[in-house]
Amino acid sequence: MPVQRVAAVEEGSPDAILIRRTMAEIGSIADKVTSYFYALLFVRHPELRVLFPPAMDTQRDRLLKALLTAAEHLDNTPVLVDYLQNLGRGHRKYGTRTEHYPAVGECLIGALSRYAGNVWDPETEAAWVRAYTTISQVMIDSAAADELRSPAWWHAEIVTHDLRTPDVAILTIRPDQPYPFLAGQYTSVETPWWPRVWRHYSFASAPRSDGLLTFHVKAVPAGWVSNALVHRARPGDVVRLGPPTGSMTVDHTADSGLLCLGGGTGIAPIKALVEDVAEHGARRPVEVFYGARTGDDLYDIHTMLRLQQSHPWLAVRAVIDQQAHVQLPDALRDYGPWNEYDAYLSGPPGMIRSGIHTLRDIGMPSSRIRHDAVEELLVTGI
Ligand SMILES: NC(=O)C1=CN([C@@H]2O[C@H](COP(=O)(O)OP(=O)(O)OC[C@H]3O[C@@H](n4cnc5c(N)ncnc54)[C@H](O)[C@@H]3O)[C@@H](O)[C@H]2O)C=CC1
Repeated sequence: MPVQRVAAVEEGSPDAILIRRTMAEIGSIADKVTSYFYALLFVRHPELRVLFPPAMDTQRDRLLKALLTAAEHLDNTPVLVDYLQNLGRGHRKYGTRTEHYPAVGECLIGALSRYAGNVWDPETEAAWVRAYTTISQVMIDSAAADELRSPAWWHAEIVTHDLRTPDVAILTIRPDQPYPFLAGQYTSVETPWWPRVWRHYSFASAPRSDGLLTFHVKAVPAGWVSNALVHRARPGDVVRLGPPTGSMTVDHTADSGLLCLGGGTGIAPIKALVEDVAEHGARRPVEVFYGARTGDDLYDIHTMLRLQQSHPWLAVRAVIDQQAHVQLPDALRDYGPWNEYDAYLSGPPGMIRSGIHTLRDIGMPSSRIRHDAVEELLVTGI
């Protein structure tokens, strides 16, 4: 039987198609494009260099990831606007100002036109100019609106530093001004030892009446910020915090149960969610699966078991890897049914991916599965 050839149809608006073509063209040489972009930016606008960390390794990846996300969602306006508004707010802590945006746009287009030469033409350039103008305007507007209600960053003093394992510490810190956030969210932290290097950490407690915040930090190999926070930071040291962000939060108008998976330090926001449910009158079932490589790595199991003792609606189960024979998400299959639950996944990117896969496999719709963006997690805690 003859094989029928069907021409691939590119979907989306004309601008989205042109932008995706550029992205496909540069996909394999993304590193070169980003290096060239920053070289152009710092040669043409040397005054912008101080906004970036002294070593640019992870920063380089971030730009391209932000662009890819924006390009990917060009036709999905609500998702794009939400993402860019967060990005605009988050950029205030770097000292980004309105007049910096055109400089970045001009260098971005300079780098793309050089490396996407095969597909670059006047229409493609016009599509990028339109997209960048929209992207930057949303970011500028959201930063301006945020300026009226919040500081660009907060100073926060370390109050307690509790080393739970050789490489995990629980830190309690006191912000210098009120810090409103929701359980399940995360923030960015800069230490005094690595200026302008920011890393994400989830809040490990629901908002407290004393205004203190807690974080669980694991020192990871080559992780400047995490090693400084675990091995160097002491009570009295002062860090900087960016604004809270993230949407892994509880809808208190619903009464569905919460199915929570916390892998390693990923238990931190899960603990915050449990406290949040405890504080909001209506009792709903919460099932926590807490995964770790070994029993010793379950550094916060006692807190979780204490919570279980005080709350009859809460069940906590520890899942030890047994040298990778058991994967945390597999444990879900032995319990359930989960039809009346929303899932909350927090942990390493591999766990989140396999958790989503298992949940979809047992019939949970994507709309009921919550987790932080895996791209963000790739630079979490490093
Ligand atoms: N909001 C969030 O999602 C948060 C994420 N994290 C992330 O959690 C991670 C914690 O690191 P560690 O404590 O070293 O965790 P880890 O690498 O020791 O993993 C913890 C547990 O997660 C499960 N797991 C890991 N990889 C898996 C995979 N591919 N498939 C299925 N299950 C898997 C296993 O049960 C493992 O014992 C970091 O990557 C950190 O960035 C930490 C805090 C909050």
